[in-house]
Amino acid sequence: MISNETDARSFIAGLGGAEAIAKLEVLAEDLRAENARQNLVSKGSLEEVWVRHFADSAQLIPHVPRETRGAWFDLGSGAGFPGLVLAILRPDEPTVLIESRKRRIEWLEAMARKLELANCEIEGKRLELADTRKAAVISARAFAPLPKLLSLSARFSTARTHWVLPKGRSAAQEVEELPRKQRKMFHVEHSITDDEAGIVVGQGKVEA
Ligand SMILES: C[S@@+](CC[C@H](N)C(=O)[O-])C[C@H]1O[C@@H](n2cnc3c(N)ncnc32)[C@H](O)[C@@H]1O
Repeated sequence: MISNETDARSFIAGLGGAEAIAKLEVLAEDLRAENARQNLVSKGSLEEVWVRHFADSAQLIPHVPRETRGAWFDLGSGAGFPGLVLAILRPDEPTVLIESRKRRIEWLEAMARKLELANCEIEGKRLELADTRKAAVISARAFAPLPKLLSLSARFSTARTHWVLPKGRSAAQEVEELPRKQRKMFHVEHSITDDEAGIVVGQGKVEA
């Protein structure tokens, strides 16, 4: 379990090295400043930004096979979690952040520019209006209940698509309540930043 800021930094350093840490320092500072202007994340979570947002996002990476190539779609990225963290930690792979709220889109675009994330594309529109493209990986944190999430994102999936969906305490129950065919695609992994939370992990094409 990662329970403090020091452990969270070490975990991330192991995944992305000094360059990633430096970029995340900038993100942490700017997030604090921007959060005073718009409500991006809960105030309390800023006290533990490395655990609650950075490591919580980064922990998705080991659930995707290392050899996976292609675009990682993050749905409803909000302040950039997990999307911006993934783009920082996987600089050679494309990351597409889909977000519909104007001020959040502006924030994401500004950070992608400032952090020189050439691999990061911000798709500033509702997911329902985004062009259909094939995703190698789909993530979404605090975006929608699982059935809605799957039906909205089904058209981006192929038989090879990996799904990594942080789902908090409801993870097992949300999987249990899926129709049988979808239920068989997914299992739940433990979060390493919150011992009561789960991550819904799976692979395959979801039929709309
Ligand atoms: C609760 S926030 C979570 C943000 C971020 N993933 C996180 O965990 O910190 C959900 C985000 O999804 C965005 N959103 C909601 N419905 C959407 C849709 N249909 N298309 C794109 N973005 C959407 C909201 O604007 C919001 O920023």
